[in-house]
Amino acid sequence: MAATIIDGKGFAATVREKVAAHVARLKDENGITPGLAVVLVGEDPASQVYVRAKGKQTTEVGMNSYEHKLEADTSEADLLAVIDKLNNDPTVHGILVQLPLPKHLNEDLIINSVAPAKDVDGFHISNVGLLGTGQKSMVPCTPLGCLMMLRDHHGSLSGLNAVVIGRSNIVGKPMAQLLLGDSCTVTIAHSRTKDLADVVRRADIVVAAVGRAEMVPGDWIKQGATVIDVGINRIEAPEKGLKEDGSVKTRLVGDVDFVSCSERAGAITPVPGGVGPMTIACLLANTVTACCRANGLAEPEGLTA
Ligand SMILES: Nc1nc(=O)c2c([nH]1)NC[C@@H]1CN(c3ccc(C(=O)N[C@@H](CCC(=O)O)C(=O)O)cc3)C=[N+]21
Repeated sequence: MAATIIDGKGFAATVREKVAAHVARLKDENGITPGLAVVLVGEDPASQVYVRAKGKQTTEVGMNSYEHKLEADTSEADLLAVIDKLNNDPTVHGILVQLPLPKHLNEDLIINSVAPAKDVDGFHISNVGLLGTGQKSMVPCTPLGCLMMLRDHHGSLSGLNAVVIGRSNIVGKPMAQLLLGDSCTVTIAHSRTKDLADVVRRADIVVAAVGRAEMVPGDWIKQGATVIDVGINRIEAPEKGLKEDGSVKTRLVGDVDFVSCSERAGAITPVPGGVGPMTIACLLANTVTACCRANGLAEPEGLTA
């Protein structure tokens, strides 16, 4: 049976509508406009695309967007000074430092210099610890988006076997914490996992977040399982022909082989149009949440973990 396609793009539009409604209320009733600051160091073309998309969607839901573009050779001290300024700016409720950072900058140090209450990425050690202990925190956007789609599809996740492939601080680890919080039995698998195929075959929920194009084949998927594909990999697509400069055209694929996995899965997220759009929608959701907390106001319903 062919899998239900989980429409992340459509879901994200619904999340953005809820965010926009809450932003409108904050303006009307409290005279507050939530603000999101995005800091980009260097000129990585993919990062520039994402930052532009974030800025556009931020203003579309009625929030203020502040972009800080810094030279690739910006010193650590200068970057810390920018973050310190944003930490102390009352019009800024959320701060995102686009990753990866150029190699001369200490990523951990930079992440932990963002005020935890404004850390809409949820990467600060304080938020990581709060999430791990089941306390109120800022939750990383990609795992939060995955959780929202899983809850929507399953209702309750209680007792389900979840296998997260990938152990990054950005996706794998926080995803596992969220699934555990919803009473799944959670396995974190990774490149050294023995018999990965057998581990994945036990899963009712598979979250693939390894960054390797189409590495999960359909025969690893239990009949009827839900597959969440976090991967965004650009691969060559010779069938599309050549670009004007003579190089081969490309296309986006996930970490799972969509065609074979969708033959076995009960539900699956596509790439593009799955997890990616939800990540940005959750960034906007986190910014409203941060704004409400900063002002001692009720948080929006259904937009937090
Ligand atoms: N501090 C930080 N926080 C992030 O959240 C963060 C980051 N750094 N660095 C880069 C990654 C990447 N990321 C994406 C968000 C949306 C799509 C997205 O919407 N993708 C579309 C396709 C876009 C396309 O066509 O290229 C889709 O999947 O449908 C992708 C990738 C957030 N990131």
